Amino acid sequence: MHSDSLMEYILVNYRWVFVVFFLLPCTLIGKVWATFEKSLWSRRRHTGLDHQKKVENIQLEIRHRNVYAPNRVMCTARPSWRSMTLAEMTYKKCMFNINVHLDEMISIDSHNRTVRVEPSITVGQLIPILIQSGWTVPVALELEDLTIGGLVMGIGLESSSFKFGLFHKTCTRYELITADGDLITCSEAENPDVFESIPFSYGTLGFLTAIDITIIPAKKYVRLQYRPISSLEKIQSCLISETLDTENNDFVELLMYSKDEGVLMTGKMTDGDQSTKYINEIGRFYKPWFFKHVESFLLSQKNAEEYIPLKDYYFRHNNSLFWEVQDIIPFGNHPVFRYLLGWIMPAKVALLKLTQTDTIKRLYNEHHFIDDFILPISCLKKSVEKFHKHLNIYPIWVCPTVLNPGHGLVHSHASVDNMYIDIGLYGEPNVSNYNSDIAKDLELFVLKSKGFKMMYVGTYLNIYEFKKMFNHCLYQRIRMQLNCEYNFPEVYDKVNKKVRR
Ligand SMILES: Cc1cc2nc3c(=O)[nH]c(=O)nc-3n(C[C@H](O)[C@H](O)[C@H](O)COP(=O)(O)OP(=O)(O)OC[C@H]3O[C@@H](n4cnc5c(N)ncnc54)[C@H](O)[C@@H]3O)c2cc1C
Ligand SMILES: NC(=O)C1=CN([C@@H]2O[C@H](COP(=O)(O)OP(=O)(O)OC[C@H]3O[C@@H](n4cnc5c(N)ncnc54)[C@H](OP(=O)(O)O)[C@@H]3O)[C@@H](O)[C@H]2O)C=CC1
Ligand SMILES: CC(C)=CCC[C@@H](C)[C@H]1CC[C@H]2C3=C(CC[C@]12C)[C@@]1(C)CC[C@H](O)C[C@@H]1CC3
Repeated sequence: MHSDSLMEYILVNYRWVFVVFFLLPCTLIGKVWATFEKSLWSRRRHTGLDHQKKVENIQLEIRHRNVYAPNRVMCTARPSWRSMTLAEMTYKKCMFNINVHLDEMISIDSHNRTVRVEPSITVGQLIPILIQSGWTVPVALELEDLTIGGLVMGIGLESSSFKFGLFHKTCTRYELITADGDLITCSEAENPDVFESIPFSYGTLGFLTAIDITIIPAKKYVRLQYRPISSLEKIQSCLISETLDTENNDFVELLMYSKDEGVLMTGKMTDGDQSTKYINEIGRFYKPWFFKHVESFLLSQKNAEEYIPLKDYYFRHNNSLFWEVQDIIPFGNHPVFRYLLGWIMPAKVALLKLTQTDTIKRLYNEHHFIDDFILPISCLKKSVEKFHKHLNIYPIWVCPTVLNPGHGLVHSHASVDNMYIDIGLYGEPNVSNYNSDIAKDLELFVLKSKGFKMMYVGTYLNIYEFKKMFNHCLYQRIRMQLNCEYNFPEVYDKVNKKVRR
C-alpha cells in the first residue's frame, strides 16, 4: 500500500490511537498553558484600558483595508478550524480577514446585574469566573469552546431557553465597529434597530467588540428529575406542559432514544437543604457520559431525582460532545478508560478539526449528519417521525426555546411569544439511502412547518427559500444604514453549502 494511503487508512480506522496518544496530550498542554497565561496576565484584567487599545487597533486595521483593499469584503480572521462546526468556511480565503480576537471579561456590574465581555471569550472561561463570584448567565451553553460573539452572531440555545429564549435575548448591549471603522453601541434604548438586527447576522453588519449579558444569582445545584416515557404522544404533551410551568422549572430537556422512547428532564436551581439526598457530581472525570447515564433511567423505567452541581449540569454534554465522541473513541465510556484518561477528555474540538484529513472530512460529509432544526413545539411528533424515516439517528436532543415576535432575522411566526423546540440530530444515519438530497428535503420540511434551521453547518436552501425562512426586511435596511453593501457579504454568502463545506 502507498505510504500516504496507509496513513489515511490508519487515521480513519484507528483515529482513536491518534486522538488518545497525540491530541489528548496536546489538549493537556493547552490547558496548562491557558492556566499559566491566565495567572501571568491576571493583573491586567478588569481595567478597561486594554480593551480600548484593542478596539483602536481593529479600527486602524479596518481603515487600512478601506484604503488599500476596498474591493474585498471583510470577515473575522478566526480560523475555520477554531469554529464550533464540522464545516470549513471556505469564504474566509477570498475575504479580507480582520483580527478581532478579544477574549477577556471586562467587568461585572452587580448593581445593574450585567457582565461585560469581549466576543472571543468562551463559555468555558466565563461561566466558572461568574459562578465563583456568585453569578451565572440565564442561558449557559453546554459546550465549553463556544464563544460569546459566535453565539450572538449565530444563535445559541440551552435547556433554560424555554424561559429566557435564545442566548442573545439575555444580551442587553453590543459594541460594534462598523464598515467605516466607527465604534457604535446599541441597546433597546440606543440604536434599537441595529440592536435587533445583530443576532444571527453572522458578522455581516460589523465587528462585535463587547457584549453586555444579564447575570442572575447562581445557586449550588440543579435538582434534576428524570422521567422515562414510552409513547411519542405522551412525550409531546408532557414536554408542552413542563415548558408552561416556569414557576417550578428552570431547565427542560428531552433525550429521545428511539421513535417512541425518551427521558424528559426538568430541573430547578437550588442551594439544597438538609433533605438534599443524592448529589451526583457528573462532571468528575470518571463519571459515565451524561447521555448514557440518562439512558439508564429509560432502561430501568424508573423516575429519579438527583442534585447536580451547577457547573457540572451546564457542561453535562461537553465530555462526550453530546454523543459524538463515541464514534471517535468507541471505548471512551468504559470505566477503565475513564479512570485512566477521563481527566483529559474531551480532546479539544479545534484540534480534532485541525487534524482531520480530507478522507475523514469526506466520510463525515457522506456518512454523518450534524444539524439542528427549530420547529414549533406542536410539530414534535411529526418531526420525530419524519427524522426517524429519513435518518434514524438516536439519541435525539430536544430543547424547548421560546421565540419572541419582532423584526430581526429569527423571530416567532405568531404575534405573541411562542414555544419552539430545537431538534438536534448528531450521528451516523441508519438508513440505506442517505445522501445530501435528504438533507435538503429535511430543510424544506422545516421551512414548510414554519420553523428555522441553525446555520452553523450551512444550508442547502437557495437564496429565495433562505429569505422565506429568515425575515430580511430590517436587516437590509440596517445594511444600507451601516454602509455594509460593498464592505460585508450577506448572511447567505456565509452559510450556503458552497462556502461552508
Ligand atoms: C465518527 C466516528 C469516528 C470515527 N471517525 C471516523 C471518521 O472520522 N471517519 C470515518 O470514516 N470513520 C471513522 N470511524 C471509523 C468507522 O466507524 C469504522 O470504519 C466503521 O464503523 C466501519 O464500518 P463498516 O466497515 O461497516 O463500513 P460502513 O458502515 O459500510 O461504512 C462505509 C464507510 O463509512 C465510514 N464510516 C462509518 N461510520 C462512520 C462515521 N461514524 N463517521 C464517518 N465515517 C464513517 C466507514 O469507515 C466506511 O469507510 C470512526 C468511527 C466513528 C464511528
Ligand atoms: N447550543 C448551541 O446553541 C450551539 C450552537 N452552535 C453554533 O456555533 C456557533 C458559535 O460557534 P463559535 O465557534 O463560537 O463561533 P464561530 O467562529 O462559528 O462564529 C460564528 C459567526 O459569528 C461571527 N463572529 C464571531 N465573532 C464575531 C465578532 N467579534 N464580530 C463579528 N462577527 C463575529 C463569525 O464571523 P466570520 O464568519 O466573519 O468569522 C461567524 O460568522 C453559532 O453559530 C452557534 O449557532 C454550536 C454548537 C452548540
Ligand atoms: C447543541 C447544538 C445546537 C449543537 C451541537 C453541535 C455539536 C454536536 C457539534 C458542534 C461542533 C461539532 C464538531 C464535531 C462533532 C459535533 C460537534 C461537537 C467534531 C468533533 C466531529 C469529529 C470531526 O473530526 C471534528 C468535528 C469538529 C466539530
